[in-house]
Amino acid sequence: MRVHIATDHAAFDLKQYLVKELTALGYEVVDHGADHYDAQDDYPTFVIPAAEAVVRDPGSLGIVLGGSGNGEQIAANKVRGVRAALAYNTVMARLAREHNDANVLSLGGRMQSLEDALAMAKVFLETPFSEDPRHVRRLKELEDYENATRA
Ligand SMILES: O=C(CO)[C@H](O)[C@H](O)COP(=O)(O)O
Repeated sequence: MRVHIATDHAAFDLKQYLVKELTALGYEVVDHGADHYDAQDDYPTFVIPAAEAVVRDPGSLGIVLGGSGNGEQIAANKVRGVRAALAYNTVMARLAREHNDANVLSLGGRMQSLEDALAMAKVFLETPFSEDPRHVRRLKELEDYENATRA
């Protein structure tokens, strides 16, 4: 599976760690930056291209990173077709896939250890959408809203 990953400066070390670990696990990781540490960089620069790449690449998933993950989730969700979920434990990461069919995971690099972030990323990538009709119905309601209100 291809994984599109991006970060700002706040989770630069986490991004480098996840690229290495996920690649070792057999994922094809596409790194959308940042490619070096710059304390003045801005997360939309990197997160939006990664989110767009997920939508262009069916079957892929995305991971976006920042200090908290909040702004990165917001930025990713600006991209039509993206369902980005913020997680702070493995249950949240699992539910993002099972209930929400999230295609982008947002993590805060300042919020947990590298190892705990990897555990969340692995659960997210390994968990399928449940396809339960109630979740399908709710996602359809969101898609209908998006189609009705966006050009
Ligand atoms: O998490 C983030 C956005 O939600 C950013 O990574 C965070 O705001 C960056 O903070 P600073 O510029 O103070 O390093």
